Amino acid sequence: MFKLGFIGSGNMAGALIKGIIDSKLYDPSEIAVGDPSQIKLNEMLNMYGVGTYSDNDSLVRNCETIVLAIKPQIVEPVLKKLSFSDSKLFISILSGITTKTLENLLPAKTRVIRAMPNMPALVHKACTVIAAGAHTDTCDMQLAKEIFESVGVVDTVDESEINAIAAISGSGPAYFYLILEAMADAGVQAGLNREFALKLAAHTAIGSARMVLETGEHPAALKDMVTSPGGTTIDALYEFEKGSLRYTIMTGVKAAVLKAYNS
Ligand SMILES: NC(=O)C1=CN([C@@H]2O[C@H](COP(=O)(O)OP(=O)(O)OC[C@H]3O[C@@H](n4cnc5c(N)ncnc54)[C@H](OP(=O)(O)O)[C@@H]3O)[C@@H](O)[C@H]2O)C=CC1
Ligand SMILES: O=C(O)[C@@H]1CCC=N1
Repeated sequence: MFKLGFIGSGNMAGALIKGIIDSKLYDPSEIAVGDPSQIKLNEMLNMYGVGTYSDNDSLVRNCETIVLAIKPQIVEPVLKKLSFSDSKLFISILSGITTKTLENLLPAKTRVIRAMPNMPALVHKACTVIAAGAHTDTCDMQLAKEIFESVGVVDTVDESEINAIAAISGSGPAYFYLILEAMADAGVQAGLNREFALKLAAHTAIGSARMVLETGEHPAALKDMVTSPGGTTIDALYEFEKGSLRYTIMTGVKAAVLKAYNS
């Protein structure tokens, strides 16, 4: 019996599996993945040495805990095909799909936890939230916490918050990658080598984020510390304001929240 099985072996499953194995929470021999694509299964076997199943029903029967890591659009047909009858814990990372929907698609009383991790799991810097379903107990939540703590920080939340959280921390890495790419482009425009500009931007992002977390100061106060009177920074900020940068970010995040509610 495998300790942990993943239905779906795409980007997020891969990041979690790599993080979990690197942290030594589970040995590759304790993890399995299910995916209809033999190419993907071979990749997972070659990269991580995990067990593979082309049929999800066999995967579920052979795993104690199952992480649902498929696209939300196909969850219904995938779960309806499962025919297990023993007690299992499902941890869903699917955006926008409630534990209630999942519980209705799975055999009665199946324990379901909803989680929202993010891509930095790959480098042990994930930010994950977990929410209990109707049939889970504290042991189930403790196990989910341990799994996600092996790849970063974990908070327990009420499920009603997860769509908003997904739009901040689930999708958030993509927003920051866009900003980092734009900063590197600006560096190139100003004559810097692209790799060097990207390194400067990425380290600056890490340092700035740590300042927020470690000083507890409001970001506006930290921004003021960087903005010398009559200096260069205020000219950049003025242009960002003209381009409604903060409004644009808020509108984008709101679109992600709405999409999750419409899933
Ligand atoms: N990417 C992220 O940063 C995050 C994603 N999530 C959630 O994780 C889930 C997966 O996202 P992501 O990894 O990005 O998506 P991917 O498309 O990379 O992964 C989904 C995988 O499931 C496979 N698949 C398709 N059909 C089946 C099936 N019947 N049985 C098993 N596997 C199947 C897909 O194969 P194929 O491509 O061949 O169809 C693909 O490999 C989503 O629900 C998303 O909301 C949550 C947090 C962050
Ligand atoms: O784009 C998505 O739907 C997923 C959810 C959070 C991050 N990626």
